[in-house]
Amino acid sequence: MSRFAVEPEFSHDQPARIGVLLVNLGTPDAPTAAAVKPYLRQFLSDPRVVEIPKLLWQLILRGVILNVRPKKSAHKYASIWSKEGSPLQVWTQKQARLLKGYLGERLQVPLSFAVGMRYGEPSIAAGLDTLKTAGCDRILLMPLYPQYAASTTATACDAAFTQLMRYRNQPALRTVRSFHDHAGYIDALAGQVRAHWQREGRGDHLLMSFHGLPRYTLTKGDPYFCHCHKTARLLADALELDPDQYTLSFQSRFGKAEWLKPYTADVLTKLGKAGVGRLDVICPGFAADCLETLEEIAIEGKETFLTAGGGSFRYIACLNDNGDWIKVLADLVERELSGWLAPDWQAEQATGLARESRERARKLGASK
Ligand SMILES: C=CC1=C(C)c2cc3[nH]c(cc4nc(cc5[nH]c(cc1n2)c(C)c5CCC(=O)O)C(CCC(=O)O)=C4C)c(C)c3C=C
Ligand SMILES: [Fe+2]
Ligand SMILES: [Fe+2]
Repeated sequence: MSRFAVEPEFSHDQPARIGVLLVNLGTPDAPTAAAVKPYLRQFLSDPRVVEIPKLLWQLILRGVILNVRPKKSAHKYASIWSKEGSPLQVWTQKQARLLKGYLGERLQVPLSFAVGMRYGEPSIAAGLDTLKTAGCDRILLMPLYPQYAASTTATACDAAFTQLMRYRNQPALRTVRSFHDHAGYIDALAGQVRAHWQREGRGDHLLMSFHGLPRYTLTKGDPYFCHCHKTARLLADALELDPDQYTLSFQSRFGKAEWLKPYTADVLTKLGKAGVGRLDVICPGFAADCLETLEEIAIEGKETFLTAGGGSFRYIACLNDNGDWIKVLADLVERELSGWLAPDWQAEQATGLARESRERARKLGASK
C-alpha cells in the first residue's frame, strides 16, 4: 500500500487558492488531569522541546512527570479557563477570524484560513488538510511566535513538513521565521502599554517577561535570547524608557537545569524588596494570553512581588484581539504572499488546466 494519500480525482480542476495557517503552541481540551496528561505527553516528548537522550527522558517523563504534573497543571488551568474554553485556543481562533475579515476585504484573491496547534487540537496536520481540501495549492505557515526558537518555530515547521510528506499533490509552503523587530509589532506593544498607562496612570517600572529556555540553547546557536533582547530594547525605545526604568526577564523554568537569566520570579522578588510601588508587567513574547501569562504571571507573579514588599502589580494583557496587532499579522501575510500574488500566468495556467481536465473527464465519461 502506498504511504501517500489518494488524491481526489481531478483535484486540480478547481480555482487555485492560497491558504494561511495560523500556528500556536496548543492547549489541553479541558482543565482536567485526564485531558492535561496526553497534552503534556505529546508536548514533552517532542525532542525539539526536551533535548536529552530519548530513552532516559521517556523513563523520567512516564515514570515521574506524567504521574505528578497533570493534576497540578489542571488545577492551574481551571483557574484561568473561561466559558468559551482555554484562553490560548479562544484568542487564536479569534485572531484567525479577525485576520480573515481584514484580509478578505483587502486582497481580491481566494484566501482560506485555518488554525493549527503544535500540541493538542486542532493539529497542524488537520489545519493543513482543511486548507488542502479547500483547494489551496500555496500555503503560508504563520507561527504566532514573535521570537524564533527551535522549540517553538522550528518544531511547528517540522510538523507541517511532516504532514506534507503524506501528500501526493503537495502545496507550496512558505514559513514566517520571526517578527521580533517588526515595527508594527513593536508599535502595537507600545500602544498596549500606553493604553494601560492612560487607564491606570504610569507605573514606576516596566517588567518585560519572556518565556524561558534552557541556557544551552543559547550556546548551541538558538537566536531566541538575542531576539528577546532586541524586542525589549525596541519597545523601551518606543516608550522612551531609560535602562533603569525597565527589566527583561525569563519565566516558566522547567526542571533543575540552568535556564536563560534573569529568572522572572527572582526579578519580582528583587523589585518587591527594593520597594517598587507600581510595577507594570507585560509578556511581549506571547501573542495571546494563556496559562503562562494569566496564571504564572498575573496570579503567581503578583503574589511573589507583593510578598516581597512590592506596592501594586499591574498586569498588561497580551495583544490578543488588538486591532493594531491584527494589522501586523495582515502585513506579515501580505509581504509573504506578494511573490505568489504577482504572476498572472499561474491563474491562466490554472484555468487552462481546469478546461483540459473537464474535457478529459467528459471523454472518459463518454467512453464508459
Ligand atoms: C522544557 C520545557 C519547555 C520549553 C523548552 C518551553 C518553551 C516554550 N514554551 C512557550 C510557550 C508556551 N508554553 C506553555 C506551557 C508550557 N510550557 C511548558 C514547558 C516548556 N516550554 C509546559 C510543561 C507547559 C504546560 C503547562 C505546565 O504544565 O506548566 C504555554 C501555555 C499553553 C496553554 O495551554 O495556555 C505557552 C504559550 C514558548 C514561547 C517557549 C519557548 C520560547
Ligand atoms: Fe512553554
Ligand atoms: Fe508555567
